[in-house]
Amino acid sequence: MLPDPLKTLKGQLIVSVQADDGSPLRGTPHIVALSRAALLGGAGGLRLRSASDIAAVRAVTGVPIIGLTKQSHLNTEIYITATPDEVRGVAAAGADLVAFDGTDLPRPFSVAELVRAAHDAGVLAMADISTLAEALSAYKAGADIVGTTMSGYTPHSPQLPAPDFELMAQLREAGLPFIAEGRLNTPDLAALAQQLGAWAVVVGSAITRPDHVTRWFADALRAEKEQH
Ligand SMILES: CC(=O)N[C@H](C=O)[C@@H](O)[C@H](O)[C@H](O)COP(=O)(O)O
Repeated sequence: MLPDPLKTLKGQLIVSVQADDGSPLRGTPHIVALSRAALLGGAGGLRLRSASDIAAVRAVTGVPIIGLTKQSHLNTEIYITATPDEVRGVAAAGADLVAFDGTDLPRPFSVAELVRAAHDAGVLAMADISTLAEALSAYKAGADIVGTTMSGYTPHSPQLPAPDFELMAQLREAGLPFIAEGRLNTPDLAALAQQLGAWAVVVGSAITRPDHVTRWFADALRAEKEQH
């Protein structure tokens, strides 16, 4: 059995509440409102970007929060929580788990260094990976859980329009616990991830990025028009 707060998250829907730069929903009051709406709908956990969003949402809920930062760094493609300082900032803001890039991309700090920073700050370490090999290394480096978050976002992982169910099956086969994340855009897809053994399931865009969801519908209508 994994440690608390992962125990609390078992079988739960975790809603990722993040707004992209340039989105009209980027702003802590919007993130708090979206988080409260997700909680009303039955979310058992939240995944949030930035210390200010985490602190503001922490003030209104006790559910487990997975926190991260997103920012670019010189000489690396890595943008999810890339440094021990960022790990500490997310932990201090009130997150229970810190999510960080756990891929093989060139990186300023090793996965082990980020894990250590999380544990020293008293929070759990979630490695966002894109392959089975990265998951194995992350567990070797001390990560408490891995997420399939980065599949499709590294050059060496399959570039799928759908969730990476193959990776989930591999993780299950290898006996590695995982949180399913990435393009789980319908309730059926989320349920399938759970069936494939996901410890918990993260859904973001389909719930909290109305601009993306609108684009899915608009594109479908345009494609239909072009065919007739
Ligand atoms: C790759 C990357 O940067 N993913 C980010 C990680 O925090 C978020 O932008 C995603 O929304 C999240 O992973 C949930 O995925 P989806 O929005 O597809 O349900």
